[in-house]
Amino acid sequence: MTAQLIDGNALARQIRAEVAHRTEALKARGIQPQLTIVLVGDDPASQVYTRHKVNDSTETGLGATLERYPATLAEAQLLDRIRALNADPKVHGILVQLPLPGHMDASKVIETISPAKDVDGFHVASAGALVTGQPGFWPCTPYGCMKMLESIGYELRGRHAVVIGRSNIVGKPMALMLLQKNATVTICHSATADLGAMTRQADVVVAAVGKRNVLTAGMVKPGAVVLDVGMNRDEAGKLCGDVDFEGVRQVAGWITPVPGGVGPMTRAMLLVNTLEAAERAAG
Ligand SMILES: NC(=O)C1=CN([C@@H]2O[C@H](COP(=O)(O)OP(=O)(O)OC[C@H]3O[C@@H](n4cnc5c(N)ncnc54)[C@H](OP(=O)(O)O)[C@@H]3O)[C@@H](O)[C@H]2O)C=CC1
Ligand SMILES: Nc1nc(=O)c2c([nH]1)NC[C@@H]1CN(c3ccc(C(=O)N[C@@H](CCC(=O)O)C(=O)O)cc3)C=[N+]21
Repeated sequence: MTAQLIDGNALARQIRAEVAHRTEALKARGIQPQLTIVLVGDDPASQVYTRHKVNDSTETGLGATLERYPATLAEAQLLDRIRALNADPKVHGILVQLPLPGHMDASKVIETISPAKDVDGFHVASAGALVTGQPGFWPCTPYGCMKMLESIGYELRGRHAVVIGRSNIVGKPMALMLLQKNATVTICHSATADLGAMTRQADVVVAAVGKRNVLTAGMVKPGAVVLDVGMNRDEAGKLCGDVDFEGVRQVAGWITPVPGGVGPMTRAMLLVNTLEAAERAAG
């Protein structure tokens, strides 16, 4: 058996087309959805990612501004800038690219963003809304994973989902979204005693660790759905996920590639959240 591929590029393209369509409707009402991305420092990967995000936005008709600051920017100045963006009615979404320079407290920075403009879904109020099932922005990566499951018509109710990783931006919100769809959810992490024993029971596995080959063929139940969030480099410098793709695809029913899987979906869901923020602001 060879797993079917869930094509993140194709699905993201479809979502961007829907965003473009809804953006047209807002523009017809005189509202220009606007995302401001704040990049502090000159981390090369962050520069590439933020450039991608600006291009995605402008291609779908959303306005996007990239604000760049030197790594030496004082935290207080960044907080002041965020407060000004919060108060600016023309700005609907604010994204502060992570990681931030070491002298900054990332959670303090994120908590300064207005929850109404928190299109990353990283604010504690956004997290609380997800926990309690109230309206709020969902973190883009797990949100994109849910869209991928939806795209294959996967019924989560009664299924066992295993999430590997428990970060605030991927693993934990992923588990909550799966739970909300009535899956039985197990969360694994670095202290999990026998990871394979957990994943072998899973109908759905989400790998969000940041280490190559965390999930290998012998750890996967035949026919399972495998979503690979990881972004790593192999010894040749090639982008790869957390999943041993060539091995696992022989066992799984569905699998996402890296690149071209969850990554493009993360970017697409940022556009969805930004549009949503503009729609809510418009009433
Ligand atoms: N595709 C996309 O759009 C995105 C991809 N990413 C990528 O996803 C990956 C995870 O990101 P993020 O959640 O921010 O990472 P973090 O480093 O914050 O979290 C990693 C998690 O993996 C767990 N872990 C570490 N080693 C093991 C192990 N051997 N077995 C089981 N669990 C383990 C950690 O456990 P513990 O809590 O015990 O330390 C932790 O919970 C990274 O590769 C990142 O680059 C991130 C965001 C978006
Ligand atoms: N405030 C904030 N929000 C984020 O969402 C955020 C962040 N900071 N910091 C960094 C991580 C990482 N992340 C990625 C998103 C998409 C791809 C992506 O599109 N990847 C492409 C490949 C891109 C390439 O070629 O390098 C793919 O998988 O096909 C990658 C990584 C968002 N993050």
